[in-house]
Amino acid sequence: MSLIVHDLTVDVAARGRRAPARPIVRGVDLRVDDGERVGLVGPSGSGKSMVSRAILGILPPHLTAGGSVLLGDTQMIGADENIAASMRGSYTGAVFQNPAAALNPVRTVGQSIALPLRLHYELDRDEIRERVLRQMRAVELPERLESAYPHELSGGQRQRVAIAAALVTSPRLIIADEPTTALDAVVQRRIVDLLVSLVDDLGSSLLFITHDFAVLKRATTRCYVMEAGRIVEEGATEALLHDARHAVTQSLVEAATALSLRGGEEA
Ligand SMILES: Nc1ncnc2c1ncn2[C@@H]1O[C@H](COP(=O)(O)OP(=O)(O)OP(=O)(O)O)[C@@H](O)[C@H]1O
Repeated sequence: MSLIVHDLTVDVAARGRRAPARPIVRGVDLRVDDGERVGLVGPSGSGKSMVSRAILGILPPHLTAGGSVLLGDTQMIGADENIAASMRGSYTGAVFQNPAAALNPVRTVGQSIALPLRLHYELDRDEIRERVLRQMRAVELPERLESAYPHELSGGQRQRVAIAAALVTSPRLIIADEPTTALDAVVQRRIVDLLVSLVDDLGSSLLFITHDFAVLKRATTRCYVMEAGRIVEEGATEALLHDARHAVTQSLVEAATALSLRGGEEA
């Protein structure tokens, strides 16, 4: 499913005269075509997460979005909450940074993966269990973990559960917001490669948000670079890695190269 973002703004709402409205995201244009894997990269605080939340219609209550976000044919900005929720449930899947926080501690692995199916589809128990087990195999989680709780899992396993839950409804667009930041380098690479192969198997689109160009190189073909709430550069990921024009892009590429050199790996 295509995503077309045009002139997106996010503001902190004014709170009286002493706290006027404060802009966080300004005039963001980006698109992800059907089946395309695109990156959104930028330093900490540049506004990446606010863009992803505005796309999904899940901004914190005191923030407001303007402009246009088209998910397929559906306008998400200003959409009725029922429509936005149904788009989120049926057509998009989201994987966020901290799976320990994203997973409900009192839900088992099986229950967490089953939840989107229970909420958005009318399936019987056996069908749900079959889909859950199939999804666990897809993310390489052993079946015995179906009844485990998040605190019994490693960080990598938790992120596999989060990916399984995000992809169990076969969403047409997956938004991954720093999904591997909390993981060590080897686990990080495995999770990124897994996510990419699952997205490609589904034929879905991916918007991958990160500050790390080494990750973008594995996951995306094209990316947008953000600084201070605006897009400052865009292009093919490989081209940006070798010929970045903007200082922010150059420093993110250098940081990724330095990190990977320290780890003895190619960026
Ligand atoms: N709930 C909030 N209320 C007000 N301002 C916020 C809120 N969340 C984030 N901000 C501000 O919005 C700006 C963009 O934050 P955002 O989280 O989108 O950045 P980011 O690029 O995703 O950073 P990181 O890589 O560290 O996650 C920052 O200046 C931040 O302080």
